[in-house]
Amino acid sequence: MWRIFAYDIHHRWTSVQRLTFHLPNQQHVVFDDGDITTHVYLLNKDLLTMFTGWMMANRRFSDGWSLTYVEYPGKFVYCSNSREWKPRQRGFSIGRLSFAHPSSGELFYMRMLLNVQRGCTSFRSIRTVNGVTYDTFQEACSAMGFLIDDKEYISTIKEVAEVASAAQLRKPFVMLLLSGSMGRPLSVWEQTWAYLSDDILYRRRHELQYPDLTISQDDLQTFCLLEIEKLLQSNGKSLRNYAGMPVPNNSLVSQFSNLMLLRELQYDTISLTREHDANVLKLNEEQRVVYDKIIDCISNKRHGFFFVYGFGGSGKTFLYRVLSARLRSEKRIVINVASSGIASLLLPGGKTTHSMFNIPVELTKDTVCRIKKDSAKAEVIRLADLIWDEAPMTNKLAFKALDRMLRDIMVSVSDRNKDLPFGGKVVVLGGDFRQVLPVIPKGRCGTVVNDKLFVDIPSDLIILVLENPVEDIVNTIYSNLVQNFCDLSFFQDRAILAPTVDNVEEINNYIVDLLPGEKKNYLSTDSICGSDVYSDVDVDWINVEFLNQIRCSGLPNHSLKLKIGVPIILLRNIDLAGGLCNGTRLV
Ligand SMILES: Nc1ncnc2c1ncn2[C@@H]1O[C@H](COP(=O)(O)OP(=O)(O)OP(=O)(O)O)[C@@H](O)[C@H]1O
Repeated sequence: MWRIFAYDIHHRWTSVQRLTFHLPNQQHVVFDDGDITTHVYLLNKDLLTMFTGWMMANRRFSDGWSLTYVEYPGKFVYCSNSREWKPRQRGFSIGRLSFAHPSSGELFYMRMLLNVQRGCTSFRSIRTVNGVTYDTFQEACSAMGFLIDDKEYISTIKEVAEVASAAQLRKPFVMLLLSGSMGRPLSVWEQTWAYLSDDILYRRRHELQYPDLTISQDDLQTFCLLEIEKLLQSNGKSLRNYAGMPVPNNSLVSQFSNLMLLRELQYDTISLTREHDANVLKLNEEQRVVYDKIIDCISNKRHGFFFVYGFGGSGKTFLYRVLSARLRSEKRIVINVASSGIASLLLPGGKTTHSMFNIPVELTKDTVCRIKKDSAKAEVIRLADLIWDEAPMTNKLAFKALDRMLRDIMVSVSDRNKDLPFGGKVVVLGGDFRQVLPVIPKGRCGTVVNDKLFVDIPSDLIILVLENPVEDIVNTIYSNLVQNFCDLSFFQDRAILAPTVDNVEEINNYIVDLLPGEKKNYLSTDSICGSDVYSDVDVDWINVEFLNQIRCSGLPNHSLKLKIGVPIILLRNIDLAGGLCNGTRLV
């Protein structure tokens, strides 16, 4: 029988007797199948029992040995009462594997393997490829040939090392970790650590005023890993999240573990006081009422839950800025979050709700935020008050998950907090419900489009087309483009919105041709994931050329033609702490 372990409140792996009672959703579990202990991260307990049941069934019925997990429901039925799979008597059913993001680590790799491995009877057997059992799912994927070659990353780091400092090099290395781009991060680290740590000895000599200082290779690696850990932690991750990556020794990490707290307390109080004193006088009557109520609540240590509702441009963000400046100038901690990355950049020290509170993307009514009670983040949250902008954009289940987490964390401050909304914290939600489009359930074109709602655009807002519409719109919006494009604020203040990707491309090409300088063509490297070729879908037509032709919103074209000075927009959250998120505009 399985022995099941769960993370207990002291963050030790403890054996648990009954799965049902001890595994809330979104929990780490460890299975010990007699030989090798496997850490698995599963989405919820129903999926978990169904999944382990599949392996148990493979021990009983040989009929399923030729089937992958997804194919299993075709020939077997899962009985939720007895929690076991039985041979199917009639009918047919299609299986589906839940999505796993590359950043979920071992879960992601296990999911890849489940597309091809058949008749598995244990986690060990999922990790076994051609008779060799690998320690991690990632290594097994690598043996299967599913992972891309990391040579490109290694040679890029070495090449960039000729012109960039080691501190600059560590940032792209961390971005590669955060985006889950590297097939085998450990191998990239082993081959590039000397470049990534090139500044450490110099810095230590300088800090200690000891020019003859020597540092062993092991210590250099440790110091470098600590720098990487700091960058990861500012994005809510740790080296521990990357299977195989070395983790610097615990006592050293703990020196930095409260980096988040240190950062929150490091604001320049003098300039914030100045900013607050100047702006608080500008608050209008309504803003002032809200400001006074919230400050009163925080100053008197009362709990309070507010919703700041106002239409676009009515000064909500301005109010949050004044509140944040006031509280931070008094060395209080304010967590500023927004539902989207780009909205979070408008708030001082803003983060996205998902990254700050580890809210999973897939939400259910039982979802909990994965923050350990004794973690650095929990400590910051315990001391903080919260401002959440663009709240109407967020699923209510995310608020429920946050509410549960805050009650849980705040119990250590006072037992009474477990019965208070958001654990007794002062929480300010804000946003504008009018900025959320109305949803007509199962609406068809006829019910959604109402011709009576068409708006007449005043003639002074319409651009007259003389000959070429693209030329006319570009000349109107970006007048004297060639003279002005080097001025950074020029593109900051204006944008052209277009309804289709074809329009966007037409305008982009026109502008890039217009600007002086050499045009460079950047190509994406698309490839087919090895684990997909085994699926039932006829994949002959899904080849690299097909992928290269895909043009849709949210995905950059295969070929990007750029010149120096051309504005670009980021489509991924790469480094939120550094301001690089979906929607950030760069030149
Ligand atoms: N009391 C004020 N005094 C001076 N300027 C203000 C004041 N309130 C708001 N503003 C300015 O008005 C503009 C719009 O305000 P703000 O961005 O705060 O609105 P908002 O309600 O957050 O809008 P949205 O819902 O679109 O995010 C900003 O330039 C802001 O600086």
